[in-house]
Amino acid sequence: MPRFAANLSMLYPEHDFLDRYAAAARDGFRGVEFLFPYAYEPKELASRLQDNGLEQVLFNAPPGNWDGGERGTACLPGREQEFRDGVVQALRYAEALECPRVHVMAGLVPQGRERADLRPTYVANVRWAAREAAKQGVNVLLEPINTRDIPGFFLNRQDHAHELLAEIGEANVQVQMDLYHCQIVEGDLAMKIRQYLPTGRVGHFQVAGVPQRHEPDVGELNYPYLFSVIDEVSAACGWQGWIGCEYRPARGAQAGGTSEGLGWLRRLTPSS
Ligand SMILES: O=C(O)[C@@H](O)C(=O)CO
Ligand SMILES: [Mg+2]
Repeated sequence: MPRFAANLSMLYPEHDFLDRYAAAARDGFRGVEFLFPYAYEPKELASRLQDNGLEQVLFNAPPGNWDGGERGTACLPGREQEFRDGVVQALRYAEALECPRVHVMAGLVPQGRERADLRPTYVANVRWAAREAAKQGVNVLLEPINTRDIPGFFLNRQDHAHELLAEIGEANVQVQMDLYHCQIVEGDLAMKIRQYLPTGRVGHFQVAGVPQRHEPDVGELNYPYLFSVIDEVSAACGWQGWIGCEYRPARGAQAGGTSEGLGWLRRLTPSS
């Protein structure tokens, strides 16, 4: 069975952020991920990891003005310096947290611009990020995101991401294959896992139930089957990554709500 990481931005909303590490460890997780660490000092986060025997498997580079609606700067002409400064900051955290993956969000297509016009900026920015990240053995991840959750997002499809990877041409750039987004935009998930996982260009998976982004056993997807496909393909191609549990627990911030909702995981990994 693949290794599962708790996404601390979404799981355990019943706890303060820093207490979510301990909650995840109590539930048997060995890895954690989250969106943005920048409100905290790297040392503080590193000690939470260490105290709870957890690995940091992924986090995001700064996304621009998130509260103002921005969702990344990689595709935005004129924002290159800010993009680079964000990558440098992210790599400083990656070093402190010993995290091997950083996701750089693509950004929204500005009003009146064509997606194709933004491609050169995106490719040049991600190439720059990849070369910086390679100096410390970090992989840069690109995530296609559905346009219902983030209307106007630059990168929506797996084939677009893999095409961009080829153009960027850096070995340490990979796709963050979020099966929740992929189902909403494209479907045909098992075949897409079989198509892309053996290429070595999938760096990370994320999961959530569709359509409400609750637990994986709530909604239209048959995750036990999809995990068995990931297992089968991984065994053949040697993939050893993580699956991020990036969902909003159906019980929201109710005490114990996240843990109670982990029955799907306990059924898959009875020893955890
Ligand atoms: O799928 C998501 O929403 C996240 O993985 C992310 O990084 C951007 O919000
Ligand atoms: Mg995701």
